[in-house]
Amino acid sequence: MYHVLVSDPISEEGLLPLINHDSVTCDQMPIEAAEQSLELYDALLIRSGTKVTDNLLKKMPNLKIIARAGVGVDNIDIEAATRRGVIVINAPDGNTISTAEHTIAMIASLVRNIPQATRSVKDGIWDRSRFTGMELNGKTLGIIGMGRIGTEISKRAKAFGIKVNVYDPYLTKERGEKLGVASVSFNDLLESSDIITVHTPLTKETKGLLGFDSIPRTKKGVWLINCARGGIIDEEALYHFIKTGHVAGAALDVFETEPPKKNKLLELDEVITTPHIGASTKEAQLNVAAQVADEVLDCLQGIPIKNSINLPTISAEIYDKVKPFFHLTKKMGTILSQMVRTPVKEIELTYSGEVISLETAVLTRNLMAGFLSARVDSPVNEVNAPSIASQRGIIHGEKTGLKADGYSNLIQATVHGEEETFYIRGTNIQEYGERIVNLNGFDIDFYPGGNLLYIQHTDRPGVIGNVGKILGEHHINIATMQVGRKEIGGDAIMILSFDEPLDEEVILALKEIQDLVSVKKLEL
Ligand SMILES: NC(=O)C1=CN([C@@H]2O[C@H](COP(=O)(O)OP(=O)(O)OC[C@H]3O[C@@H](n4cnc5c(N)ncnc54)[C@H](O)[C@@H]3O)[C@@H](O)[C@H]2O)C=CC1
Ligand SMILES: O=C(O)CCC(=O)C(=O)O
Repeated sequence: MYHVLVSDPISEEGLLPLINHDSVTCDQMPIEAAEQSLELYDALLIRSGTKVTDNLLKKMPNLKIIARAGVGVDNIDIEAATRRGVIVINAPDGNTISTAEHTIAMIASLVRNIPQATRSVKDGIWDRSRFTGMELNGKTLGIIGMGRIGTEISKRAKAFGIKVNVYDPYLTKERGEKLGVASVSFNDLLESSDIITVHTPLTKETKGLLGFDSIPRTKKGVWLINCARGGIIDEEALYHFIKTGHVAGAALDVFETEPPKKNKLLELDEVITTPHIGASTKEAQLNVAAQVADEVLDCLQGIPIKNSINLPTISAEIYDKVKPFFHLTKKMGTILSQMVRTPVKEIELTYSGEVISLETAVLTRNLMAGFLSARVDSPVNEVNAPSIASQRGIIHGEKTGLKADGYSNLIQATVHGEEETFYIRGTNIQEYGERIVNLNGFDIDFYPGGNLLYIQHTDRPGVIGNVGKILGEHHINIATMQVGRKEIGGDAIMILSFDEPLDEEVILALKEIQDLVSVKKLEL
């Protein structure tokens, strides 16, 4: 049974696939209320209310995934989650339209004094001259950050007859042209805009982007909007420039501290606010909840994540193609770790056949996780495998170009140790499944699962018979058996599978057989 904690209000309708799933118990309560049982949870679903710190993660050793039902992940310590092997996902586009519409509503409300006028009428004051506004038609809107939300705002702004200038250092010229917006420098945007709205994430680069340095370079009477993250517009500077009359007014959905405490901006008539509700529509909340519910279910069931913050992203189309190799690579890593017991310097993956056109980085991470799991005592998965490998001085790389040996796909993983080099080859054959087809030069063909035994021996008459005899004496039934050799009378290997795990006593008895070089149980 998987335990899921939903610690912020998230649309229950959107979460239904998770709540109703047979293998899931879903608790909906704030983190503080779950304090006594935090170690239970496999998944944590949040909005912006829950702060996921390293300290919280320490109390949740079983956690596999943090799902942010929304876009911004600045309330999550991503570095700590990655180090601890916890996948972080968000719902990148479920609330785009709602946030864009809210921003447009804030702009229109701000320049027409709608909140102030509403209050005045409700207070019994009918004063029409106090609320003379500004027409949007023909004005210039500067959008900082032309991602999903910025793009939707630009489309809606054009319907008002607004000219749109954008500043986004990561926007290509072609994309800007396609979107029909003028891509300008930061300085040009500041100097040319009547209204400036920010739609970037909060990063080191964007913190205080509109502040004491930049606001003086804007037009006198500029209007500023922040429906992205508190801190992108410096609150101290904003207060100052509204007071001096340089900034005509501001619309804020977000604050440096939420809820805002003793914030001087709230005393100003020129500032209109909402309590971080850009994404608060029924539609957006249903979208983001449904998006993360599906991904969390996939993750708990071992299906690769399509949309992660700390893993390579895979499109749905690529995901379906990568899926058959996901378990294969994990098992190849697990087998390798049991075959090579000496210090390892490098793991090299070579992909050939159709698999080379896929997102192989996720497969490499997966193999690394399988390999490292047996060597470290903390959980290793595809999220933290590269960082754990580098902490241990193990480098890893990928290349293509191995001959596929008649298979449609072939993956080889080679471990370069201080004392030895060992390689394994695996493939996935349609309607036949995962197969290991070579172990360090020995052609073989077995399914990497169940209770397996690896025996290396000399190719001599009677060896296989002796193995069968010892197993028979211990009342052990052989389910399948595969042999492989390089030349007649030379080195050879056997892979046997059993219905039950073998006792250590049987392994010791087998080791007594003459001509056996190595006997290893493979645990998968
Ligand atoms: N108020 C609310 O309820 C909501 C707020 N948001 C906030 O809105 C932000 C934007 O969301 P999306 O458009 O979905 O994200 P996005 O990732 O699609 O777009 C962000 C854009 O910012 C640009 N950017 C990054 N650094 C920049 C810089 N230094 N200068 C200029 N541009 C820069 C990126 O190139 C990208 O195009 C989110 O990070 C989130 O914090 C998102 C949803 C709801
Ligand atoms: O309603 C929420 O959870 C906040 C939305 C938000 O800020 C985001 O998605 O980044």
